[in-house]
Amino acid sequence: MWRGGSNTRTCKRRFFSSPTRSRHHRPPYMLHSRGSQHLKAMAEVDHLAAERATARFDVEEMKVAWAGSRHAVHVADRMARLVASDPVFRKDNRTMLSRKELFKDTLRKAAHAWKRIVELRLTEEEADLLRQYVDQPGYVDLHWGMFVPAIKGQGTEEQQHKWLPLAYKFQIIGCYAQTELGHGSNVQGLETTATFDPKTDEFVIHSPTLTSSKWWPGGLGKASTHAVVYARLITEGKDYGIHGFIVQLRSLEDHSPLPGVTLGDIGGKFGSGAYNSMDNGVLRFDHVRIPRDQMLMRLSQVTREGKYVHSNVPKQLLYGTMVYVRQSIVADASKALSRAVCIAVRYSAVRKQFGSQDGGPETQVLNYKTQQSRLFPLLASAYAFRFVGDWLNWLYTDVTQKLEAKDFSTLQEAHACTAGLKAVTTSVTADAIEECRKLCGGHGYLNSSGLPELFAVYVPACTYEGDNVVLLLQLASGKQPVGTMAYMGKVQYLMQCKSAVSSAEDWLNPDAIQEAFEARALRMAVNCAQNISQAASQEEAAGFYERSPDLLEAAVAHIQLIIVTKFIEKVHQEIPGHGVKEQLQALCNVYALYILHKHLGDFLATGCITPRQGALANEQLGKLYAQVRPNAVALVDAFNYTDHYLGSVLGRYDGDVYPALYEEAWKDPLNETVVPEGYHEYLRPLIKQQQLKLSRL
Ligand SMILES: CCCCC/C=C\C/C=C\C/C=C\CC/C=C/C(=O)SCCNC(=O)CCNC(=O)[C@H](O)C(C)(C)COP(=O)(O)OP(=O)(O)OC[C@H]1O[C@@H](n2cnc3c(N)ncnc32)[C@H](O)[C@@H]1OP(=O)(O)O
Ligand SMILES: Cc1cc2nc3c(=O)[nH]c(=O)nc-3n(C[C@H](O)[C@H](O)[C@H](O)COP(=O)(O)OP(=O)(O)OC[C@H]3O[C@@H](n4cnc5c(N)ncnc54)[C@H](O)[C@@H]3O)c2cc1C
Repeated sequence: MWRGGSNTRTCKRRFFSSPTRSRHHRPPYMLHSRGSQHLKAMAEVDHLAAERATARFDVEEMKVAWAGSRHAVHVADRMARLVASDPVFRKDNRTMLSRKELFKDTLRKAAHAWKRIVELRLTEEEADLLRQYVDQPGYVDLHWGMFVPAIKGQGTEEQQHKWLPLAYKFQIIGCYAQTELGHGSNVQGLETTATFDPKTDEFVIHSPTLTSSKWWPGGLGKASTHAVVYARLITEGKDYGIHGFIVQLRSLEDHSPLPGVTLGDIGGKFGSGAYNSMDNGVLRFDHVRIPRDQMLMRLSQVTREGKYVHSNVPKQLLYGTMVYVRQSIVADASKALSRAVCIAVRYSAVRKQFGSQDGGPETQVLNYKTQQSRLFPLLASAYAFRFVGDWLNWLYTDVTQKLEAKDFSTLQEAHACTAGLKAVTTSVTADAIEECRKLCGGHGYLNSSGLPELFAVYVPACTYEGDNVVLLLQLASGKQPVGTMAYMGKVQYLMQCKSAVSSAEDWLNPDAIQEAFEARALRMAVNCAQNISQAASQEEAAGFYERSPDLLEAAVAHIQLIIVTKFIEKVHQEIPGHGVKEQLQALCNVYALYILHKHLGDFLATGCITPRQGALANEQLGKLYAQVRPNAVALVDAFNYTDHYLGSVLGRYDGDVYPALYEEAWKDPLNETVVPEGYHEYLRPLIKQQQLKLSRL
């Protein structure tokens, strides 16, 4: 242990001190012909081959289980390779670009992606995947992800007929302008007004205060020509609350803002590269007039005379676009998490530290039990989020079909599940990416590891589309025990049941896990309800406010139950391929027992399990980690990510990490000159001054 975190004994050469390198210098060993041959030979070696050989399952079939179908694997593979092989989609230099260069690069990539989509006549599925693999946040995310869905969900057929073809062909570019400087979470508190003027048959859109400035919408700052703007509808002197309006912002000729419109970018954001490719914007209106038919009128209308008419549908359908995006964010959580885990698992198999004091091989860090206990639950979570994301997508489609048939009974369930799962999966994923960075030691902190940028791009997911705490508190308002709440109907049994687990192996029984998670979630909810009524002798809202920290924990317990349940259901299905089902079973158990171990306090405090049963769960968890270990690299290979998409020298498929790290360092702009800029201004005078002082002594 005396050697500390890095093995310095083997690192004698000072590669970075060569005084002779010019602007386009190469690393010393690459200047030498034998060196470059050596590098080439190394590149052909699969450093992870031994790891891949120990896998006890069919990786190709696991790819199918992960992607959802053979067709999905095939299409994803084609699109990923298409992007990876196109130099325009290069992204290894992204963190070194200035904000302006990065933004221009985003515009270029988006235009090129569109060109390829049209040239190759890609289907919607293929185009979505191509954009995903381009992997650079930009205005197109909001155009396709929110502007188009808002018109589809809230526009009448006539409005859809008018606006969607323009959006589909990029004749207009749209964003989603809801949040304001003063209000984001509290949608009902938005201040922008849309006042109907019956004289001209127009709405007048206005920003009455500084805090009513639209603030944050992606794509608004520099790219969008149009926006769906959320504003208070005022007609006949009455305020009817928040409604959506299509508003043109910029000229379609020269992109200049239209009269009365002030707009721009809100400034640099967290991290280098990362979300700075996106032009999140500010927007103010000074009595801007739009025709009446640009109010999105599917849910409610204003007549020519100015009468407000509300269709016979729940007003919450106005929030439909957010529900749609939240469900897609859950699917994206598994993508971001699996990328981070893929990097950390592969690198942990390559990286060696300690274990030999006599020159023999050191230990792969993946063999350390602590590394496994930090990493394998994240691997299991990636699979868990993938499957719950698929289920949520099914639920969303089902609810949408019901809504079209005027059945609104499942709307609340869709809202609760999308809000809760969005909150839990994004919070876990953001923390997990940071944990993966730490799992990669010092090298994880380099931009070339891909992890800092992945974290910086991902972490706002905890805030956008609803702050996670605010969303979790929404769950607490769920009233009826339907759908995923159905277990609450078993209240009498679950309030008094005792876990039958008496050995570590008993925790492999899915019924034991399911019951423990149901009992914990239900008892926490019941405790909250009791505490709320005690805290609020007069008013429920006061008790809700008082006990909201407990409500958050109860909401998390409910969502974790959903994730565990959907994973168990997945594993119960027919899953083809040698050993695939067994691996998924093991990961499902890792996920559930890890959550149980991490939240042991909840399970004990609610009396769902005993301390001994908690210890047995942890014992079983250790055995499961040993089972996962030989399969770990193959389990991340099953994500089927190209090196381009991973964007990490540590996560390379071939595991040839060190030459890649070394080469990457030389690409930094600081290494463009041997003597740095500023030397003559600041370093030399300093050194000379000190030398002078010393010579005087
Ligand atoms: C590296 C490449 C990466 C590429 C990108 C990858 C992936 C990401 C993909 C897309 C994302 C891309 C970019 C991000 C873009 C971000 C966009 C945004 O952030 S848009 C703005 C989003 N804003 C919010 O989410 C605001 C949050 N607030 C709310 O949602 C609601 O106001 C709130 C807090 C839920 C409700 O507030 P409250 O005042 O209590 O409610 P109301 O009075 O309005 O309504 C109460 C009743 O309505 C029910 N309700 C609430 N919401 C919904 C809903 N969505 N659906 C159905 N029902 C809803 C609520 O339960 C109450 O019902 P009861 O009265 O109790 O029955
Ligand atoms: C990268 C990014 C992209 C975005 N893109 C868009 C976009 O395209 N279009 C758009 O319209 N908006 C967009 N947004 C805005 C985003 O939707 C809001 O920031 C988000 O909804 C959170 O609202 P807020 O900023 O008002 O946070 P606040 O509500 O002010 O939250 C501040 C704190 O207060 C807490 N809090 C707030 N209310 C409660 C409560 N009732 N109980 C307990 N705690 C509470 C929160 O938990 C948080 O800790 C984007 C934001 C980001 C960061």
